[in-house]
Amino acid sequence: MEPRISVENVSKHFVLRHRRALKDLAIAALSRKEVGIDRFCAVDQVDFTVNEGETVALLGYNGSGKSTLLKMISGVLRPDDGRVRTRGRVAGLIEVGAGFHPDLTGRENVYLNGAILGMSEAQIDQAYDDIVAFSEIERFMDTEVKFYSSGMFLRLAFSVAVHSDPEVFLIDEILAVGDEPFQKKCISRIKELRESGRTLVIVSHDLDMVSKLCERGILLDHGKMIMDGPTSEVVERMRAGN
Ligand SMILES: Nc1ncnc2c1ncn2[C@@H]1O[C@H](COP(=O)(O)OP(=O)(O)OP(=O)(O)O)[C@@H](O)[C@H]1O
Repeated sequence: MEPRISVENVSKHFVLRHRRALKDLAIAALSRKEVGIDRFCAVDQVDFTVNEGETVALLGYNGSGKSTLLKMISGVLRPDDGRVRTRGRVAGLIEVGAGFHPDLTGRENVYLNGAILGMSEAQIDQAYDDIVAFSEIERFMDTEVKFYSSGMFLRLAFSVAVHSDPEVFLIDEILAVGDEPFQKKCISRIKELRESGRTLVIVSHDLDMVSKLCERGILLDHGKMIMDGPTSEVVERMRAGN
């Protein structure tokens, strides 16, 4: 069977803009040199596939390219080189508040977010009460989400995402903004998704949590994939600092 996710030789560059003094800019202009522009490679020729039912942790120190890679898998960012393909319904919890419109209420955003995740209006109508119950923020459903705290965003976003019944679930660090009881609830829901054979890719610095949730770990270092193996072994290497 075709993989759920294939990341084929993917690279992403960013341009770093440095602020320079006017004098430096004038000298550079006179000598026709470009200043203040520095291209660097955040993700460097990364190549792997994820099969149905696999649970993968993207690991690495700060700035190693994990979020950039996850954004390319979710389709929020495009690679500069290479190709990313996914198969099936993908739900991504990538950034707090992403996929929500600040001037709409929680209720309206459930419909907006559900539609973005591929649910029909009838499916959202049917799931609405369960979505709200899981989020535990009934009182605030008619409030505009610009007044929500980051934890409230997480509650609603996570709840809509799991009710959209994703085949591929992508989660970036976002659980960290939830309080402990809600985090526990999310983790047990993620475990249920895993038991039902869904594909998961998680970015987190919580190495104990990912060791429990994911069988496979992919380690990034300065944008390069330097290890792909059982999560326990990847975590051990990270903790050993090599
Ligand atoms: N839009 C952007 N413009 C310029 N540089 C960016 C942009 N997004 C990310 N970067 C840079 O790309 C590199 C990789 O960032 P990324 O967020 O993917 O790392 P990460 O491994 O998720 O880090 P962390 O663990 O700190 O969340 C960093 O150096 C970051 O500054």
